[in-house]
Amino acid sequence: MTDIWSVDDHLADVLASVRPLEPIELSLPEAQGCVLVEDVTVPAPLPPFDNSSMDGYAVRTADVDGAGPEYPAVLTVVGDVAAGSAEPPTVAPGQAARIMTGAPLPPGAEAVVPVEWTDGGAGGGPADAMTAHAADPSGAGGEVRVHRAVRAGQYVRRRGSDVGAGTLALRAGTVLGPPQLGLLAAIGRGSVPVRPRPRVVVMSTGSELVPPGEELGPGRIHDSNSYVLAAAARDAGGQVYRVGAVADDADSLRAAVDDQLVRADVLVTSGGVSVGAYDVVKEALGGAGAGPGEEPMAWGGGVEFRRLAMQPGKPQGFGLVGPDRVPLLALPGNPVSAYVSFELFVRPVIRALMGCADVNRPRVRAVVRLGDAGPLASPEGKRQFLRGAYRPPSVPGGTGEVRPVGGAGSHLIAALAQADSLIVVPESRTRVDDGDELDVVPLG
Ligand SMILES: Nc1nc2c(c(=O)[nH]1)N[C@H]1C(S)=C(S)[C@@H](COP(=O)(O)OP(=O)(O)OC[C@H]3O[C@@H](n4cnc5c(N)ncnc54)[C@H](O)[C@@H]3O)O[C@H]1N2
Ligand code: MOO
Repeated sequence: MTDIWSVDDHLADVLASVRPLEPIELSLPEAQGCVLVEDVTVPAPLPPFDNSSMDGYAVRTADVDGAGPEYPAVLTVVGDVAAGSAEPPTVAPGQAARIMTGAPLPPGAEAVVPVEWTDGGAGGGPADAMTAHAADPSGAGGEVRVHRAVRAGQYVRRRGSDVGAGTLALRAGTVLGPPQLGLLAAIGRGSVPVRPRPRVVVMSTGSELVPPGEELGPGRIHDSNSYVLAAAARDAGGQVYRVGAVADDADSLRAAVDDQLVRADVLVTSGGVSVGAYDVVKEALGGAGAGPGEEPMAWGGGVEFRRLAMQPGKPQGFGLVGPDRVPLLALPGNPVSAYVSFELFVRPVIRALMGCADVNRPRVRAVVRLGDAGPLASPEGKRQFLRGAYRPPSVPGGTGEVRPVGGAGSHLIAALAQADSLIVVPESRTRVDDGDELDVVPLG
């Protein structure tokens, strides 16, 4: 295959064979980050009953009308209403009940006076706080002096004032973040139908690779790609299984892929996709490595290896493997190439499996700042992805700025760790000058 694919055509081709995963019912903690597949309506009003927004005294407003520091209203305290109280005492004329934040407003009461507007029952000046229940387990009694009047409904959170019964709480398609999970819990939903997190198997290849934490021998390097890709996949919403480095041997690689298929919704490999004599991903998965009498594509459609008009990330493999036709993306081994390829192709696949409406990261326009460096060269006919440090606009609606970090080399791991964005240099550009405006992809 000598055709050169554009970035957009390759992405479109990959996404064309990815379908969202079947929905399942998941408990709220498990559903975090997942996409809801059904509208959820509120079954009962929230709050479910009128309750106090302050620690204080539940009163009848007529009893505290005209009250002031000089002439406090003196009320008989009939008891405590704690949060969770099932049978609060009735407040009759001339009476008050000591009430806690979130406790139901007792029958007869119309408003709450914060404890700071009273003597707290101690007979002195304004109280700072209530006497702790532990210090006086019998609860409140005696009298309270109220120094200020309250309107009906003051410091009362009305039943249904947050959301009424029958209201749409969350629309199908919502990604369940912390506040959405909080709402579901508040309305009593313990589980929801969502598309599950895709199971992403990440595998690096290369006989030179040694796990971090182990001593390097001559010619060996530490495996960093499987850590970057696993972290990026988790960040994208996947449930990740990181497989350590597999040696440059076609049989070992096929066996490793075969082993992993059972727990994969998508499989990602790094390395071995170029034109070298030891580039075994291509050999093992492309069908070229099948022995005599073997089906070259015994795992399904096989993996097709392509060259893309991009830098970094030129060599890419993609196919559907195994009886379940699991999408497999074979990324180039150079660390920057692997990460950029993940961002451009694997992340959208994970988001598509999750059922997200928009699978691509948002882009912004930014002015390139080169400082003292001269113009940058960009390869003709290739979309280049430079690593950048992005500064958002200082005024709303303005244009941000971006500074390239490190050079174009796809082995520059240290510079990548300083970057927070990708600068997109279009295929038509062969140079970038200071002050040029380009697309930037923030990697948040
Ligand atoms: N004659 C040509 N050589 C190369 C071409 C080409 O067109 N003609 N393309 C180059 C480009 S572009 C890329 S990108 C790489 C892709 O190579 P592979 O995908 O086959 O990757 P490897 O050869 O296995 O490794 C490349 C490089 O990256 C290091 N590496 C690999 N895996 C890891 C890992 N898990 N952690 C850290 N570093 C890793 C590896 O040691 C190599 O240095 O091919 C070019 N060559
Ligand atoms: O295209 Mo390669 O992916 O430069 O490093």
